[in-house]
Formats: sequence, C-alpha cells, structure tokens
Amino acid sequence: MEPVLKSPIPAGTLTAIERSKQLAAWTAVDQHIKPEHRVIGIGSGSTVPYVVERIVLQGYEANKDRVFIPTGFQSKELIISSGLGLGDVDQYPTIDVTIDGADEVDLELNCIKGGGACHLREKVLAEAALTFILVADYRKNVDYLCTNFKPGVPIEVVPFAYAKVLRNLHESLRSPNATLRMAVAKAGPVVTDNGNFVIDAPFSREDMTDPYAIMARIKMLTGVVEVGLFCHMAKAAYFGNQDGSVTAKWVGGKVEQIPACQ
Ligand SMILES: O=C(CO)[C@H](O)[C@H](O)COP(=O)(O)O
Repeated sequence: MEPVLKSPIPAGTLTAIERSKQLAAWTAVDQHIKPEHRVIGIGSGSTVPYVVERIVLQGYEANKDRVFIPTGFQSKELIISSGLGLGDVDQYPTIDVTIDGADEVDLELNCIKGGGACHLREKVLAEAALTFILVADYRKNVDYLCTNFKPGVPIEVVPFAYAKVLRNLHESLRSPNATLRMAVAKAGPVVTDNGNFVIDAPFSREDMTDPYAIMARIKMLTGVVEVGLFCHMAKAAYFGNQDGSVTAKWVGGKVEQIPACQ
C-alpha cells in the first residue's frame, strides 16, 4: 500500500517551535533525499526525529535497500526504532546525503553544532557526505554565530586536558567565560559518546566574523578532539518559520522562501 504523506503526530498538537522544526526537516527531506540515495547520514538533536519521520513516510520500497548512519546514541536508537537499516561510517566512508540539526547558522552557512555533545561524529558524517544539509527552527537563523546561542562553541576535549584547554581559552583565545559543561541528572561533567568532556566557549561578534579562523586556532590546542564550528561544509540550510513557510539558504548566498509542505 502507498504511504499516506502526513505526520503520525495529530495536527494541532505540535507547539509553534516543534512545527517549525518539522517543516524544515520535511522540506529538506523532500528536496534532498531522492530514490537513488542509498547511504544517508542522520544527525542528532530534537529536529532530526522529523527528518526520520519524513524518510519513513517515503515508504518501504524507497527505504528497503538504504543504509542509515547515525551520529550518536540518540540517532542510532531512532534509526533502529524506525525500522530502518543501520550502518556505520567505517563501513560507508562515502555518504550520499547527511541531514543534521544546528544550534546556529550564519549568512555563509557556517554553523555551531554540539549542543547535544555529538559534534565529533556529526562532523565526520558531514565531511563524509557528498551533500550536507542543515535543518532548524527560525531561532537558529542568524547573521553571525553566538548571537542567540549563548553557551557558545562546544569543544570536545580529552578529560585529562580540560583544565589546560580552559586556561588556553581564557588567556589566549579571548573566551573568558568558557566553562566545562556539567551534566543535569548526574553529578559531574557531561561525558560524550566517545568518553570525552565538553567545554562551551562563547566568542565575541568580532571573532565570529571569521569563524574558520577561530576554529583553526582552537583545533591546534593539544587535548582538543573536535570543535563545534562547521565552516564551509553545508550546501543548504532549511529554517521552519512561525508563519508555516520555510526559508532555505544556499551556499553562495541564494535565499528562497518555500511554502509549507502538506
Ligand atoms: O549539534 C547537535 C547535537 O550535538 C544538534 O544538531 C544541535 O544541538 C541542534 O539540536 P536541536 O535540533 O535540538 O535544536
């Protein structure tokens, strides 16, 4: 039987923010996950379940020969519970399309990622992808990074180096408020899927005019595993808006307003 293209979530039960995440995710899937795509990267966060929701709605025939690569524990569980085929990036180092969320996206499609502490695997899957697409709600659509997302740039570090990297950030990299991310329902720091810690480092507007430069400097600090600044990687970013439309920003500067899909 052909799938019915509608959300399994009853209409009207989503908040405005959740609806905007869903709109972005659905539009990105409709535009970028095509029948010929066999290996698909699935990002992390609260927007990505809507990506998987729309992929599932493409139906059994479309999905039966596909492999889905997760960026962490959450997306692995999502892939399995949705009945999709699971693979890993060491088996599939070339991915057709990766779709992922973002904490903030600037005019040039540079973005902050790692709000969910998954940015190491997320960056590997973004780099492995022939096409990397971002999906987010309207709050993430900014001109400069660190505008609305106040925690700053997530930096994954090996545990024994965290104090040294914090000192480097405070003293040499102009991020005096960089802090170790603490867990909420556990005493002590957040531990990533890779067994590492995360530092959140806010940067000034001046530094965020050239996020690649600051990313390169942070990456050079010994003990840093990965930086949650993804520069010059995304082909397009989709933002769900409060009025039901979707804004698509493309690499090169083109901006489109897309009516909501049904
Ligand atoms: O980078 C991420 C996880 O490491 C997420 O993609 C990012 O935090 C966005 O999440 P959400 O869709 O919940 O806003």
